[in-house]
Amino acid sequence: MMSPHTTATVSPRVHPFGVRPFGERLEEALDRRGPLCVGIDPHPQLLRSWGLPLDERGLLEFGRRVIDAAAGRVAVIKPQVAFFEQYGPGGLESLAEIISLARASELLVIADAKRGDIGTTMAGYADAWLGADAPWPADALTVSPYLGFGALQPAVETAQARGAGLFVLALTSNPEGAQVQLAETQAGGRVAEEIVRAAATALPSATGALGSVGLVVGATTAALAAEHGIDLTVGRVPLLAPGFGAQGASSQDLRQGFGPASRQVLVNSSRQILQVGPEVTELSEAIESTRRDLASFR
Ligand SMILES: O=c1ccn([C@@H]2O[C@H](COP(=O)(O)O)[C@@H](O)[C@H]2O)c(=O)[nH]1
Repeated sequence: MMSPHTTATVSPRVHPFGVRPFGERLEEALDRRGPLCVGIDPHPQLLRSWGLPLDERGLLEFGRRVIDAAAGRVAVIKPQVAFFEQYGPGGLESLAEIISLARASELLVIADAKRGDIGTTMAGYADAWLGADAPWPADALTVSPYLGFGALQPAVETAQARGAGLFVLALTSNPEGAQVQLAETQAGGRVAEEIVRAAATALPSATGALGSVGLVVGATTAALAAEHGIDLTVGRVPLLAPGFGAQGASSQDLRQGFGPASRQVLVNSSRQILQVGPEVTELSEAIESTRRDLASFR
């Protein structure tokens, strides 16, 4: 059997961002490695329980171990930017290093920063995470459409130019999200429905692969889409699903919640895997066991 660290079958990336659209690269990686995305969320209590210092060195070592365990096993990792930002410039330097280690291990990187603003400010955020000289060069960025979906256009343009992706908050995994996301629009639909439709046409694939502007739809909240008549299959956009594991959603919830959209889903798990650290062997086992749990999902 091939070692999980064997990467010979992975297509080489000819450009740091790939010249191919994010959606195509993601689909290929999901077909090869399955739908699990491992979150890099160095909560202070996890750093303590791993015996690591609560500083940039601790963050870097944390990320390094998760990458060692995830490389060759999953398609994507998702660092949670807040847990790096809280340590100031040193924390963000560690994040840059972790992104570079992940990319060298052929892991796609989604920076979970939930950025959202207007005009040139939005362009600045997009440049920071997806631009040609980005200090944190991720493959994709989570963004908030609550200043209006159209306000994300500068980020859509950067993503298109760079072969990168966006994940737009649509039905987030937290119960409070419904207050805004399921509010009725002037047209009589739901806010989330308009976001889903806008994402479908933002950067569709020319080849029938996944689009490059995806959505965040929680594993805990996916069922709300069907309940409110929101079709998640429209445009074949990738669906990033946090909420699996530590927030309570199971693989059965994923199957029931996403239904016909299941093949578009990338399932994030952070704490449920990270809590078994600090040993790379144990993290690897937790990743393998989660992959088995998700095997029948995709
Ligand atoms: O709707 C959302 C959007 C993002 N998240 C983020 O995903 C992870 C989930 O971590 P777990 O430990 O697996 O619960 C975390 O970084 C959140 O900020 C989300 O949970 N829900």
